Amino acid sequence: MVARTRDQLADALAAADTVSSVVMTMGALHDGHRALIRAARDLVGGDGSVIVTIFVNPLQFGPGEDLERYPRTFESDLAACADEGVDLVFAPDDAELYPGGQPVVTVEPGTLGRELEGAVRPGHFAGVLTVVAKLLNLTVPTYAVFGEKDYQQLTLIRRMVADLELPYQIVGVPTVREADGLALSSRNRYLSDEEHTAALALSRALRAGADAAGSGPDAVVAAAAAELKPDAVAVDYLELRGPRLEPAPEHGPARLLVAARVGRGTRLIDNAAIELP
Ligand SMILES: Nc1ncnc2c1ncn2[C@@H]1O[C@H](COP(=O)(O)OP(=O)(O)OP(=O)(O)O)[C@@H](O)[C@H]1O
Ligand SMILES: CC(C)(CO)[C@@H](O)C(=O)[O-]
Ligand code: BAL
Repeated sequence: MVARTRDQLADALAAADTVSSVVMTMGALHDGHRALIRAARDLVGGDGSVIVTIFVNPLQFGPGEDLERYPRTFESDLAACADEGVDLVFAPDDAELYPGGQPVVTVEPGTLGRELEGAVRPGHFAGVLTVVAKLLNLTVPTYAVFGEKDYQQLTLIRRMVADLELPYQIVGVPTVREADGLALSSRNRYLSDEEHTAALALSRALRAGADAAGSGPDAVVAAAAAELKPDAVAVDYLELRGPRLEPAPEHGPARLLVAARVGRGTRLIDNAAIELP
């Protein structure tokens, strides 16, 4: 069942009246999204409802980014949702979700919202958190499932839900990768074969960083940096942080995050858990 308007969504939710989980996407669904949908199903069981939202949110794109070019594959997305047994797809257009145009009140993501991705994409996380808050309040799920591939996004969504007392449980799902290590991403379809090969430097860097964990935090970053050759990728950032993206600890769990531009300007992000002994 597909709801295009908030009224259709409200009717479908009233008819279902059961525990539900939501997976929010911008469409162009791939196996990473399918892993989220399966996790969403596991959380609610066969009698619960899995809702997928498909919406390319203009508020999170900056000037000069790929909003117009972003892949839109609605019919095959619906087929993937049907294949995964999704109960309800909510796919509003811009006017339905932002009836007054640009919203006046938005969610301010704080300091972390201006770091890492936020430093390269000013305003991005205000756009993400605002649409996530709206979609949570429209779909009123028990669970909302997000991918660790967008680790800073997941961290900020957890922060928003805690700080604003939003009554939803946020669940993270590990990154799904190609056999060669590349993290699945809708933007991978921008890559030529040659660029795909160059993009493998990101996951290689993360593995090299993890392998160097025994030698301490500086060694992790140095080992990862050595894999990111400037002739293959243009690095926006490579940083080791704590698990909630606080400054990196000397010991214990940490997260290594990388963002880089590949070829004709395709921006990719990736990250990995690092255990510092
Ligand atoms: N490889 C992946 N493994 C696990 N989750 C993923 C993966 N790729 C995307 N997701 C998750 O799917 C959800 C929707 O993401 P989105 O539709 O932006 O897909 P995407 O592939 O990340 O696209 P983009 O190329 O825009 O980054 C997010 O929670 C995101 O973290
Ligand atoms: C969470 C999200 C669907 C909000 O537009 C988007 O940022 C994404 O696809 O990760
Ligand atoms: N996957 C995060 C959405 C974005 O890049 O805008």
